[in-house]
Amino acid sequence: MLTRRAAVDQDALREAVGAVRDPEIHRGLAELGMLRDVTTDRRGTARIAVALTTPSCPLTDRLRADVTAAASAVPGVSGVEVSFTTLSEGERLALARRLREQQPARLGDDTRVYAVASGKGGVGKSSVAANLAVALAREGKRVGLLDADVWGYSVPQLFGIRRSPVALKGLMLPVDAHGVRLMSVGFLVGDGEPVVWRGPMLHKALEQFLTDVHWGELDVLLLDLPPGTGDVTLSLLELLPQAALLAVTTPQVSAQAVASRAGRMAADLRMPLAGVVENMSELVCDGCGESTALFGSGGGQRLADELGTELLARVPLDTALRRAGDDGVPVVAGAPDAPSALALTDLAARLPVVRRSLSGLALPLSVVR
Ligand SMILES: Nc1ncnc2c1ncn2[C@@H]1O[C@H](COP(=O)(O)OP(=O)(O)OP(=O)(O)O)[C@@H](O)[C@H]1O
Repeated sequence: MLTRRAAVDQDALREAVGAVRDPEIHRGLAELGMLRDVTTDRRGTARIAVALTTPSCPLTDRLRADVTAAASAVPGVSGVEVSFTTLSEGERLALARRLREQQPARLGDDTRVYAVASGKGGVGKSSVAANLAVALAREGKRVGLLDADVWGYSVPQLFGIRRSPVALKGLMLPVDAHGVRLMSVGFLVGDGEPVVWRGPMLHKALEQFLTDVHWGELDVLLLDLPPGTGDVTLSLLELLPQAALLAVTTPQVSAQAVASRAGRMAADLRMPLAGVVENMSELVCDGCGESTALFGSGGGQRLADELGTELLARVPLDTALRRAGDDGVPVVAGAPDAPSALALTDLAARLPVVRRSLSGLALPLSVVR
């Protein structure tokens, strides 16, 4: 006996598919004007046309999967065919204009900003920043990571990203990986190409990373600063005065002593301190479980005491973290049970909300008699 197939409610189908979010703009396809024809034939096959921001959109597969899942959930739909076109130049221009208008006037008003800093290179600052970002995203937060380590950028490698961000008429869309919105100088220069920016050019570039990147609404923005207390750090802190310092050190006395300079810079700039992370705390033997204090011990606690802040985490030396960095999958996502991943996940849970103290700052107020 033939059963009559229920007709698909076209409005419900359009609504379901229109609500699918563009993975990098974080808004619905209908709202973005990216949804084209939506039809269904008598067999219940839905045909959906989506206009992409660029013909070489790197997220076509993800969009196809998300649109297919949304359409399949509508009663009566028995199959889904997704096709792609591209927005016209006029539509791209209008979309870029609309996104700029919707962008918060200044990034950071509702966003917690943490500057991840270290005194010297190689202590694992970028690894901490990348994994903290992923751990916060896994808590459900909207997280951005700006790789401001202009000369020694490592975010593209740590996240395994080998492509440029999508540009929409002068507006760049952050690259989305493991739920984190990423931007790095490394996305914009060729493999192995040195970055030779200095002074004002550098300041301008950092400013553009904040104003010409569609970060969207963020709960947390992490800045991976270059090691030390140079120009980039000062420029960024000028652009984002509400940033709180998260200092990364190893337990070694020399690393701790250098890191304390970054802490003193923060104090001079009246920057709030979020706390200290001690990385490479100890090496735990995979076979026997015995711990070795390869880089000495106590540096993190000493630095926290000196700066008058808290030691938030001690991340062990862990081959899983090193391997994850080499493979381009942050350890918190790729091996969440590894000792380093557990410490970094715990750090995300303990990260304090800090506000800049207004005492001593000039406020735009006038006395009224
Ligand atoms: N806890 C850890 N266990 C094992 N390896 C680690 C750990 N932390 C960092 N590493 C490794 O140490 C190296 C340096 O780490 P990373 O690039 O994060 O340091 P950094 O402080 O950001 O350096 P730079 O400022 O010079 O860019 C990387 O190869 C990384 O995989």
